Amino acid sequence: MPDELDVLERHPKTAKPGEVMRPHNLMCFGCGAESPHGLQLEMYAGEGFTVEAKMPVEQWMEGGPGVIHGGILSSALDDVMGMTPRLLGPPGVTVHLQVDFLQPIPVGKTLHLRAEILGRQRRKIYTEGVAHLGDPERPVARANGVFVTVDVREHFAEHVENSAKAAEYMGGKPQL
Ligand SMILES: CCCCCCCCCC(=O)SCCNC(=O)CCNC(=O)[C@H](O)C(C)(C)COP(=O)(O)OP(=O)(O)OC[C@H]1O[C@@H](n2cnc3c(N)ncnc32)[C@H](O)[C@@H]1OP(=O)(O)O
Repeated sequence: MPDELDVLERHPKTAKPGEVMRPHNLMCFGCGAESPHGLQLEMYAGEGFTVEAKMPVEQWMEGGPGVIHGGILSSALDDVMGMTPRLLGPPGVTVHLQVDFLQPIPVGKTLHLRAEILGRQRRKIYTEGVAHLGDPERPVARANGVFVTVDVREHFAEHVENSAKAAEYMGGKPQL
């Protein structure tokens, strides 16, 4: 993370601590409520510059026998960290993601996910994510992610018609 950082300020219209945050997109693999094969994470704004979510670790998420697949865990961390830019204003997309897998995560448990903004420099937002199974003192994974803010209408202009919900976005009710 660079030394020279911008001052962080919560956007006046972002969710207040304890409130549910709007999904990135209804079809988002991480948080989209209409993504049929997605994680369907419900995210809550926390205090300061934090976002939290809980995810039941289900059978279909298995990687090694009886434990979560690392890619599913990475996706969940990516998506929770990827919600933090919204606390400041425009959304951001991942440009860098690093995950440390600390402990196997059993199927049947509930994963607690928490992301926090560490700093911002221009469009770059530096974040960390932590996952635990109920005891915050015993993390099972840690992550760092860098997100770059984008103008969603420009950034997704060429791709939105590929979305299963394109008609809705094109019809003037964008969830981007
Ligand atoms: C509705 C919102 C949707 C949000 C969905 C979130 C879902 C969850 C998160 C995701 O999974 S997002 C999906 C995966 N990510 C992508 O598809 C992003 C692909 N990358 C891009 O499209 C472009 O790289 C991007 C638009 C982000 C940036 O290109 P630009 O031409 O606009 O900007 P530029 O390349 O000048 O980079 C802006 C700053 O970011 C920095 N940067 C770019 N890539 C970087 C990198 N990999 N690591 C660190 N910094 C990086 C870059 O150095 C620069 O820093 P400075 O301000 O200091 O000049």
